[in-house]
Amino acid sequence: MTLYSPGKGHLMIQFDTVHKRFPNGTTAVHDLTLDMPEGGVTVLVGSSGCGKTTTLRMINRMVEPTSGTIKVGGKDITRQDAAELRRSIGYVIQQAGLFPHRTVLDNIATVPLLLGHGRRKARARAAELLETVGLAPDAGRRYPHQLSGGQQQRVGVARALAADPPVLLMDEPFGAVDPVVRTQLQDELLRLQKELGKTIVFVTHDIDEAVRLGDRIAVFRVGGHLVQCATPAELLARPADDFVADFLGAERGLKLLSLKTLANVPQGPAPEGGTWSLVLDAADKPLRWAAKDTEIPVRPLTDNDSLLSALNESIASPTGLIARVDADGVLTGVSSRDDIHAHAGQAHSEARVVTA
Ligand SMILES: Nc1ncnc2c1ncn2[C@@H]1O[C@H](COP(=O)(O)OP(=O)(O)OP(=O)(O)O)[C@@H](O)[C@H]1O
Repeated sequence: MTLYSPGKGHLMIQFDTVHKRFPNGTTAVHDLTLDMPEGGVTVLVGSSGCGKTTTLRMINRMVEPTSGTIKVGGKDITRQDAAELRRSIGYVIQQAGLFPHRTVLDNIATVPLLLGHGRRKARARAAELLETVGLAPDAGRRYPHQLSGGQQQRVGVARALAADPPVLLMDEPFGAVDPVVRTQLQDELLRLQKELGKTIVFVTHDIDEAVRLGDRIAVFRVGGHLVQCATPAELLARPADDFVADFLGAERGLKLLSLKTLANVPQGPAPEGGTWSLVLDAADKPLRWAAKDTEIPVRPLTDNDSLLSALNESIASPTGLIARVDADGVLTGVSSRDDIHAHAGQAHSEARVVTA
């Protein structure tokens, strides 16, 4: 049983017993059967050399399988013209792979130009995409080396989106940037994906990135074996075997809490007359916890914040209470460490039961 129900109900990319053995005898992908639903993000994870990139590259026919069939949108890809197929599939790689001697705008306009759009139209589309990926218009006149690594990745994403392809393949796209920029790029991708609803196949080494971005996560092990494919919550609650459990890491219980929100945790009125009180501003927005001689900052949380953030805040809070606010930052109530704990436990048992 799966928690995932794809947006439009179609299986966009289907692997059926696909095998890839390179001429030197290396088996990169072993009898892979896997569906990647339309409009969802399927993340391929696993240690180095387990066949993730080969799997990805077989989708746009940069690598041909030794046996088995791959269908995109219900059609066997070997029956489609490779160049035409690639135009319907955007491809983003680590370090963006931009043309160094072309301006950013011309880099993004490459595919529209190839598709026969006039120069003006192609550049107008490129300028629009610059904005879509969160870059300032003047970035378009620069050359790739004049941008930061994170900005270059955004250009890479814009270029892949230029022909508005229904499918996007992303191979470690954020692997070469620092953790802060990486989180920003992940946020941007989630925002874009909400708007665009592409079918995305995303390769990463990073399990946190997979949990954050994936609607489904496929875990591979060396030899090109698929070990488990499940929603992040299913995977974290019920890893198929010790290999998957090890890959998810010792904190997989906490990672599961990062997927659950605070919305259903009960809240009550803020305490009055105790050692600590919650100080509000004139608009009822929480400012700090205050005792006789001490003040401690408060980080109020909304219903959309995760149970993990809530647990974290409740541990840091001198009262064990967290301050809850609405979308405008106005206090709605407080929740206790015990309530958060109880919900954390419930989230775990639900994840286990649903997938049983
Ligand atoms: N062209 C090739 N010829 C021979 N072997 C290859 C070729 N391309 C990849 N391989 C081998 O196939 C296996 C899978 O490689 P692949 O690049 O798909 O793994 P990966 O999971 O993407 O690894 P990484 O995370 O390190 O990028 C590896 O053993 C690799 O050395």
